[in-house]
Amino acid sequence: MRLSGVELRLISMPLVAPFRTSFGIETTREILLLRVVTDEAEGWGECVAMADPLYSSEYVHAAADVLTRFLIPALAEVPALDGNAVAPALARFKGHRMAKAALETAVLDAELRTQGRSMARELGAVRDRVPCGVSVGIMNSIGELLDAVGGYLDAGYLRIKLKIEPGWDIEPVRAVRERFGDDVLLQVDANTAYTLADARHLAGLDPFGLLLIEQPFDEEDVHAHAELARVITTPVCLDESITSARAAADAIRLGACQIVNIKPGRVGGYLEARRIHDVCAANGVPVWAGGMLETGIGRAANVALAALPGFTVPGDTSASDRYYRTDITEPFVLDGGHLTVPSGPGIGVTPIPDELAAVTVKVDWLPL
Ligand SMILES: CC(=O)N[C@@H](Cc1ccc2ccccc2c1)C(=O)O
Ligand SMILES: [Mg+2]
Repeated sequence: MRLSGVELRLISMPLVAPFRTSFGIETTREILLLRVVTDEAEGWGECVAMADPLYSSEYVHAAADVLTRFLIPALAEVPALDGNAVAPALARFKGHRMAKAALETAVLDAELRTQGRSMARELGAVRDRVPCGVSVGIMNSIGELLDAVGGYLDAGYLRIKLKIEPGWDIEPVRAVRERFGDDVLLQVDANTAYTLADARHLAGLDPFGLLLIEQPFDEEDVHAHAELARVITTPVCLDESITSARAAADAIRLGACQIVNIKPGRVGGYLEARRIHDVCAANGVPVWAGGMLETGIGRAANVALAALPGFTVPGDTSASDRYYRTDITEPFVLDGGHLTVPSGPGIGVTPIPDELAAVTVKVDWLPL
């Protein structure tokens, strides 16, 4: 394919409810979308970076800048552009994995649409629907939390994940167990809010039979997670720390994680995400698909990834209405706790022009 240009589109999506984590509270999701135009087809990619560098060092306007000044121009020089050619062409630029992931996904989407192949087929999906969990934010009271959890269980979600932070951890877990019983699949995500000094406190979660505790410590403190895994019985899962297949192999070898949350944006794209899946599968480490409050564009590709064989625990691929009243694509609707894997060419969805226009803040066209 030959690249004729890339559209960078900034959209602003109001959340159905504020979403609070240990690193802050979100009421609106600012998202950068890429539309790659080639001589054969167009492709879409969603950058999962937040507006502020709170989850990781990336943020929306930095992604737009690095794409505009470095990453997109680097693709103009690629003679035979396809999904596999993107990461090598961008490798000389350090970091910016979420920006790189959005660009690679858009090129891969265009290539697959040209070939009439689905992302699921390309990645090696073995299922046509995936079991879905839901991520529940930190709430103002235990009562409010229990109402939210009850609503999600009524909606059919097969797994509940609670955001935790110091001061909001054991009590909410205990309350959910007491109200909804021991059979509900339940896990927690600390988004790096604790340190090894909290290990004994975190062992207080062990009696509640959690599936996992996700990323309790700093992204770079892999050893501390291995230490923690030796003193608690709850399996340790990593998210922010797993930035590549190599990082996954190192963390597994160090005993720092028994489960991995895979997010294509965090690791530079769906092709690296598949490599992480393969490394984990080779080591008997279950994986699940994390979420970054994606629109249907990112959600479609995440659901395809979640259909790979090693994704054996429900992920955060929730329905569109978990976050948005109106999605910019046909909404993903929970059916018996599952989402259907898109089967059309490429990511299998495209934005609905009127919905996209309604949330668009800024559009830039970068000709090549
Ligand atoms: C679904 C879920 O819990 N996602 C991330 C955290 C997260 C939380 C809030 C966010 C707000 C805006 C953009 C990305 C965000 C990601 C996680 O697993 O750690
Ligand atoms: Mg997480």
